[in-house]
This record gives sequence, C-alpha cells and structure tokens, in this order.
Amino acid sequence: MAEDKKGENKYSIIIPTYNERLNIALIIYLVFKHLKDFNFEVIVVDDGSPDGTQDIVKQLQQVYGEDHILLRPRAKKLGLGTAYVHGLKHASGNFVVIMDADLSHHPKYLPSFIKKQIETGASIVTGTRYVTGGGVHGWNLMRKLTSRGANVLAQTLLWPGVSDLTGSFRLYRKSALEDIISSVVSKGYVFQMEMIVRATRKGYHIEEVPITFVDRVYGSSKLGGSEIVEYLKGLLYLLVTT
Ligand SMILES: Nc1nc2c(ncn2[C@@H]2O[C@H](COP(=O)(O)OP(=O)(O)O[C@H]3O[C@H](CO)[C@@H](O)[C@H](O)[C@@H]3O)[C@@H](O)[C@H]2O)c(=O)[nH]1
Ligand SMILES: [Mg+2]
Repeated sequence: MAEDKKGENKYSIIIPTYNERLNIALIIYLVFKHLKDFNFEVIVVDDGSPDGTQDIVKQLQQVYGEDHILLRPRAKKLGLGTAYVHGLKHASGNFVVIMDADLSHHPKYLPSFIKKQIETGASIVTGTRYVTGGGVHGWNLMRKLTSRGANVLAQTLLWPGVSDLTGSFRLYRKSALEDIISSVVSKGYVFQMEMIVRATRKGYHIEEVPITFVDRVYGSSKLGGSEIVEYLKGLLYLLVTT
C-alpha cells in the first residue's frame, strides 16, 4: 500500500456540524483510529447547534489535544457549503478532507482516499456510491430515488465524467480546493455538485474510490425541500455558466 507514514503530507479533516451531539465523539474516535499513521488535524465547524455539540467538542479537545481538534464555530446556521469555506480558512494541512459528522461517511475509508491520491497524484479523490463496490444503506425508496435522480439529471445535462456528483466525502489538494472554491457561488448542499463540476471544467485530475454511504442512526438529516429547489436552480446555473 502507498503510504504517508507521518511523512510530509498533513490532512485537515473538516467536519461541519449542526446538532451532532450524539455523533461527534464517535466520528472523531474513528478518525483518530484510522489516521493514526498520518499527520492530521480535525476541524469542526459548528453552526451554533442548540443541542450542545460544541460542549462535547470542547471535552474531546481535552482528551485529544487542541492542536489535533480545532473548533471553529459560527454563531448560527449559515449553510453547509459556507461551513466548508470557513473550515478551509483554518486548515494547516496541504490536503483537506471533507466529511459528514453522522457516520454516513465512515472514517475507515480515509486510508483508501490517501492511497489513491499518492498512487495517482490526483488533486481530488472523491468517494462514490455509484460504482461497483460502492452503495447506499438505510435510505428509504424516496431518498434513494431523489439522490439517483439528482445524479442522473446532472450527468445528462453536464457530462462531468464523475459518477457521484452529490456525494460529499472528498479529499482535495488544498491549493486545488482554494482555487475551485473561489469560483463557487452555492451556499447549501448543491455546493458539492458545483465544486466537482467546476473542478472538471478547470481540468483537475480527479480519481474516485467506492464508498458505502450508511444512513445516520442518531439525529436527523438537515436536507429539506428547499435544498432540492436550490439543487435544481444550481443545476440550471451550471448548465448556463460552465
Ligand atoms: N456547520 C453546518 N453543518 C451542517 C449544516 N447543514 C448540515 N450540516 C452538517 O453536514 C453534514 C451532512 O448533513 P446531513 O443532514 O446529515 O446530510 P444528508 O441528508 O445525510 O446528506 C448527505 O448526503 C448527500 C448526498 O446524498 C450529500 O449531498 C450531503 O452533503 C450529505 O453528505 C452533517 O455533519 C451535518 O451536521 C449547516 O448549515 N452548517
Ligand atoms: Mg447525513
């Protein structure tokens, strides 16, 4: 396996949170477990969660160290896309990973993202549910159809050459992420699709690794009907502007 055992690379793991009190300790434990051979930091971007997520993160900082877990909160819920932008400003690594807090993105995949990047030299490695070896577990039929439909629609209109456009488990070379993010306008969930489409248009080397997305056990999704409308608007915007 290609490895970066405490080598020159540092991975900044950005985890956006909104009401993830019941998930945050486990995801951080698992990140530490699976990245023990690598240089990394975890950056939690919490948007003033009323459930006290930040209190748990502060306790975890006492256990793991404040240099390993950074809490970079914002006063209120400002949207998932802007949470990544905020986290990136505080990242000290030369690579950045973006992942959900609710264990839908299992940290066990992190070494395979890193391995793929080292083997190929890619600027982006994106987790995909829609190739052999990947999948979705635990979603109801409606959510499966929504995700599949969103992907098929975007594939048909935009031809990006990436199999999972709405997934958000990704590793970026930090310089690439900074460059791409500077041209992204979306603020919510559609941010993921805009990021990867703009990356393909800019000619970045993108590789994929299969992941199985497992629906959360604790808490609830923050994806509402308004995000679906925003997705459709974002799709049209990309169609016109890219
Ligand atoms: N800071 C912050 N975090 C947020 C916000 N909205 C959501 N989050 C956090 O973002 C992560 C994903 O939110 P979920 O609500 O769990 O999303 P989901 O419905 O499971 O959707 C997932 O799958 C989609 C693809 O099918 C993805 O498009 C989406 O990004 C996410 O990975 C979680 O860690 C959640 O706490 C926000 O406004 N601010
Ligand atoms: Mg989720």
